[in-house]
Amino acid sequence: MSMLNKKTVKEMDVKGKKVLVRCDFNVPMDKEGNITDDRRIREAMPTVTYLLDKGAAVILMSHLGRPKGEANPKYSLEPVAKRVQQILDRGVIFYNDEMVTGDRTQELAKDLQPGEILLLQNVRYRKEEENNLENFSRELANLGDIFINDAFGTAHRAHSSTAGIASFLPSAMGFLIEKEVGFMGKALENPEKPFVAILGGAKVSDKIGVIENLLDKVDSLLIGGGMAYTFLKAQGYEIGKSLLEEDKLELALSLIKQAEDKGVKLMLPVDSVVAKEFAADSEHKTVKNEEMPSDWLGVDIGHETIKLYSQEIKGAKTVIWNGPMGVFEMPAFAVGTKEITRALSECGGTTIIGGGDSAAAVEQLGFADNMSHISTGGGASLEFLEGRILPGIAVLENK
Ligand SMILES: Nc1ncnc2c1ncn2[C@@H]1O[C@H](COP(=O)(O)OP(=O)(O)O)[C@@H](O)[C@H]1O
Ligand SMILES: O=C(OP(=O)(O)O)[C@H](O)COP(=O)(O)O
Repeated sequence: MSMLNKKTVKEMDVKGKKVLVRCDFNVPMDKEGNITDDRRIREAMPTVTYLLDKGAAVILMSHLGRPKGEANPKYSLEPVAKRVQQILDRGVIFYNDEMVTGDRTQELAKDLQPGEILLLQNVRYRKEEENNLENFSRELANLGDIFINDAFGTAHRAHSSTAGIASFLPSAMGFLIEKEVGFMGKALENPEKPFVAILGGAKVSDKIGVIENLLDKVDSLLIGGGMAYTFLKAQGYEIGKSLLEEDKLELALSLIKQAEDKGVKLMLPVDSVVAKEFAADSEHKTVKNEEMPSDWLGVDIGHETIKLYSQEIKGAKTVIWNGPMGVFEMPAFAVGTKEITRALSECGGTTIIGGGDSAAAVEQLGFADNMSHISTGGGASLEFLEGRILPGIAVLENK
């Protein structure tokens, strides 16, 4: 089953209807409840403005954090209501309903007029949500006439507001999910070649499914970040105190072998920035794989690796990147990630950044506008790239 053949919001007759839109407004906040990155909110707005322009009333739903089925002011969506209001420059009705779908909310939904927006309280205030229980799915569905899922970041969860609700209403995907599935789906199903994948981040174990799925599709696979050291160790190199997943050594060898068999160019770092300790101000230097000191640890890819990887990226027509090349949160060890970001922004092909830390790194380094697509989902984009069917999309009506 493909996720590319789902109905989109444009195929629904929404005029005069109340449209329930599931968004992923799970945005990072500081201790005072100020939103520190509103990209997920901004990315959801095209669907909302489209619906308002078409004469629909919009009821927005989202979770925020993990309140575990209980009302908790720390996880209130009120700051999100204010931000949506600012971005759209129009009113957003928000009522702090601990039941989410209680009497007052039902009244507000009933009275909602075309062109108006109501944001429900955090759906995870209800314990039924994450268990995808029918009673809560039905309560949500009863508030409106049509269900649009635009919460890509939560599309890998089968919850009441992402999946269950679709049993009770006509349903389709919003523009954000359409965009995410469009970019990543095309890369997986029909990529322009050469197709290069870059995988980094902390752990091999998080990326096994992605590596295995991509090995059947890419021309080259570039590995960096902490996960590279398990591969290097498997090849017999000293890796000092670098990250190691002892139980993945054999798997690493098997993946290298699979790449060979499939004619995929699997590249590993040839040099690293090593630090004496895991600290931003640690003494550090660049060494070749053969020169790794036994009591230091690898924190970034080295210059030579940057050069080789950049050359490989240069001719690519499609690039998918998930996971930073080093400990980019510490400026001294962000060079590899930054240079790879630069190579992507200059390559001229379609560049797709997985969510999570890679997206954060690209934004932090100021290259966000140069990428074709930055996913709004971390876990969801990984599962998508693993070739798994995302339940929040699977439940939607087919074209
Ligand atoms: N060489 C390394 N040693 C330790 N941690 C690393 C190394 N390279 C990258 N990391 C860390 O990996 C984390 C990101 O990994 P991960 O969560 O797998 O990425 P993503 O969220 O993009 O999938 C970052 O916090 C980064 O500091
Ligand atoms: O932020 C999210 O996931 P992500 O950090 O993997 O992108 C989503 O909102 C899903 O949240 P969840 O992992 O609590 O279900």
